[in-house]
Amino acid sequence: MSTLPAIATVIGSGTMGPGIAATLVRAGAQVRVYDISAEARARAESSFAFASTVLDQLDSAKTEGGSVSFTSDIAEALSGSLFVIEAVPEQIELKKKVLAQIEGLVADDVIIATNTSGIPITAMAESMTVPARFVGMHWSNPPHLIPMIEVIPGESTDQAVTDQLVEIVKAFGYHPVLEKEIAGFVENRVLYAILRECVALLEEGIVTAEGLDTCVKWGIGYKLSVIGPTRLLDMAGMDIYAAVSGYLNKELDASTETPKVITDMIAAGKLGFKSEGGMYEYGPGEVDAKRRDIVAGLVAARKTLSSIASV
Ligand SMILES: NC(=O)C1=CN([C@@H]2O[C@H](COP(=O)(O)OP(=O)(O)OC[C@H]3O[C@@H](n4cnc5c(N)ncnc54)[C@H](O)[C@@H]3O)[C@@H](O)[C@H]2O)C=CC1
Ligand SMILES: Cc1ncc(C(=O)O)c(C(=O)O)c1O
Repeated sequence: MSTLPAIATVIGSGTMGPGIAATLVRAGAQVRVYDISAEARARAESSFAFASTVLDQLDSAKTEGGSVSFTSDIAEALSGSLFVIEAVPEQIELKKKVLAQIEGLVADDVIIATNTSGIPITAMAESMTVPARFVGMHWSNPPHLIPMIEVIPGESTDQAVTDQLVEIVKAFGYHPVLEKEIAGFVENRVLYAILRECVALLEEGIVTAEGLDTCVKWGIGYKLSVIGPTRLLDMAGMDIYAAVSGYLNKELDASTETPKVITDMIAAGKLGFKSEGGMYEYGPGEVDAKRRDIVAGLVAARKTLSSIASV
C-alpha cells in the first residue's frame, strides 16, 4: 500500500466522521462514508462541506484526486476499501457488532482502526477474526482542525499495522503519537484530570465559569500550546514542582464518580451547545456564533503555532 490508502471508509458519521472524511479527502483519498441513520447522513453531507471550507481557510496542503460519497449500504462503503475507520457511538458492544460486520466485508489485510475515546483496544478486539489488523486511531475534536492523532496498538495488533498507521497519519500532515494501551489513552487522561479539578472548583464556588475559563485559557492553555508539559517542568524547575506538589497534590480532587453538578445538569436537560444551555446560557443564534468563533480561533491559532518553532 502507498502511504495514504487510495480508498478509505469511515463507518459512523456523527460529530467526528465528517471532519475525518474531509481530512482524508483533502489528502487525496477516495472516501466512502457509511451511517445507519438517513438523518445523520444528510447532516454529515453539510458538515463535510463545512469542514472542507475550514480546510481551505487553513490553507492546508491539498492533493488532487480526493473524493467523497455517502451511502446507506455498508457493503458498497467497504468494497475495495484499503483502510477503515470506525466512528460509531462509544459503546463497546455496538462497536464489537460493527467490527464483526466490517470484518465480514473486507479482506484480511485491510487495516481497521477505531476512533474510540478510550475503550481498551484489546477488549474491543476480543471477538475479532483478525485482531492483528486492528488498531486505535484517536482523533481529537474537531478532527479536521486538531493535527494530532493517538496511535494505540492492542495486545494482538501487528507491529507492521501500527507502523503503517503512523505513516498514514504523517501522510496527511498530522502528528502521530504512539502510545501503550491504557484506559482513556493519554490525551483524555490529561484532559479529564484537568476537567475533574475544574468542575470541583466550580462546585465549591471557588471561581466563576468566566473566571475559570480566563485562568485556564491564558494561564495554562496559551503556555501549553507553545511548550509541552515536560518542557514546562524544565522551565519551572523540579525543585519548584517538588515544593508545590508536596503540599498541593493531596488537596486536589480525587473523586472517582461523575460530579453531582454534572449529573444535575443532565437531569435538567442542560447538555451544553446541543441544548442551548449548560455551563452558560445561550440566546437565539448564540450557539452558532460561538461555534463560528471557535473555528475562527482554532484556524488562527493553528496557523500561528505552525509558523513558530516547536519548543
Ligand atoms: N465527539 C467527540 O468529541 C469525540 C468522539 N470520539 C469518539 O468517536 C466515536 C464517534 O463519536 P461521535 O462522532 O461523537 O458520535 P456520534 O454519536 O455523534 O456519531 C456516531 C454515528 O454513528 C452512527 N451509528 C450508530 N450505529 C451505527 C452502526 N451500527 N453502523 C453505522 N453507523 C452507526 C450514528 O447514526 C451516528 O451518526 C466514539 O467512539 C467517540 O467516543 C473521539 C474523539 C472526540
Ligand atoms: C470533553 C471531551 N471528551 C472526550 C473527547 C475525546 O477525545 O474523545 C474530547 C475531544 O475534544 O476530543 C472532549 O473534548
